[in-house]
Amino acid sequence: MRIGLLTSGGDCPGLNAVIRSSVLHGIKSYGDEFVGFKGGWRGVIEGDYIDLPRQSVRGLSREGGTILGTSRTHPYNHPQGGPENMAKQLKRHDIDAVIAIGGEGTLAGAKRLADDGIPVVGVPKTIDNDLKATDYTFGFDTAISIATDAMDRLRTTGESHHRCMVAEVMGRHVGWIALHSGMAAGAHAILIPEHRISMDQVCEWVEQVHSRGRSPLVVVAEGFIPEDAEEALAGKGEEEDGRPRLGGIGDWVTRQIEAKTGIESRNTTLGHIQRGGNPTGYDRVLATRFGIRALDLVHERAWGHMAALRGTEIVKVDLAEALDGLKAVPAERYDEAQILFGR
Ligand SMILES: Nc1ncnc2c1ncn2[C@@H]1O[C@H](COP(=O)(O)OP(=O)(O)O)[C@@H](O)[C@H]1O
Ligand SMILES: O=P(O)(O)OC[C@H]1O[C@](O)(COP(=O)(O)O)[C@@H](O)[C@@H]1O
Ligand SMILES: [Mg+2]
Repeated sequence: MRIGLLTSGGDCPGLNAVIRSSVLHGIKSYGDEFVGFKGGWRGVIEGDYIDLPRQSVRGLSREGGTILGTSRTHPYNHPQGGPENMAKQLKRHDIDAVIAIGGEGTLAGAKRLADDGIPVVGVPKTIDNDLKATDYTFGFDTAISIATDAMDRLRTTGESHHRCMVAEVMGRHVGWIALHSGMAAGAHAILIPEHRISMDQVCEWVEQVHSRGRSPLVVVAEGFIPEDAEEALAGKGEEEDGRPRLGGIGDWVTRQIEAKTGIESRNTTLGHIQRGGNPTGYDRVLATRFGIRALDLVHERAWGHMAALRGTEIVKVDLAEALDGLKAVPAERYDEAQILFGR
């Protein structure tokens, strides 16, 4: 078969490892040929792609980013979008199937296209770990390791000055990155989108920690909404599609802590550092296994399905399952973390 790969949505360490393993498995096991669409769905719509021979994926599993580039092009709303044009482009370039690697937005597009007759399978990716149908997505472990390292560093400088240190991490709708990196770094408070909490409570934890001679570390997810606020802080404008650009909650929390407790405080926003650089060993393995399974799905002609992790197995799931709401942090997981907050 001749198969096209694409990466779409926010990038994430491990995308290249998926590309590599699909290509190697296809060439070695089935005699397939590969192309890579450039810039997500845009590449399919415009017939813009590169050939992916075996040597093009050499050494790729350790490289961050995506060699294909990514975009947030909408497969239907683009002027030349829609399944008829895509089917024509695939036919013109003799491409039999598409492997779409993306998050819930990209996979929603893939599902709709599969329902409209486009031969497409999915691979789930997101550093936020918010996709329901899979236990983990690659990129998450790398983000945790980067954030944990950053917080370890914040703690040594914080302790030296006896300051309260705040770290703002990614997590638009869910707090998995905040929960895991905060727990790993021994945070004294973790603030996540799923759990409303008052600044009075946060300040109580901060004061307890400060008064026993430690430097408090507060981890806040970008999508955290304080108890008396209406929505997440989005002080950085909007995306093309009108989606608000989140950010600023770390600064806001820091100013509140300083004003309410008088403890000198500093914010650090980790931002895209969490998404850059080489994937961890765990993410390389997960991404590699997803790529292999996705290629098998193509040969099973399992259009509208994706690879997913369940326990230690890589399984096939319907894209509809992946799109059935986000995987939020359960209340029990937050209660468990909360045992370690404050005093
Ligand atoms: N329901 C949908 N149907 C088709 N395309 C969609 C849908 N939702 C989102 N998209 C497209 O997918 C792109 C990628 O989604 P986004 O949420 O930004 O990234 P991710 O795929 O990482 O979740 C969006 O910018 C949009 O163009
Ligand atoms: O700066 P960008 O690329 O718009 O992305 C910001 C968003 O991407 C993420 O890192 C991951 O989101 P996706 O999984 O939807 O790609 C979010 O945590 C963050 O809100
Ligand atoms: Mg998304």
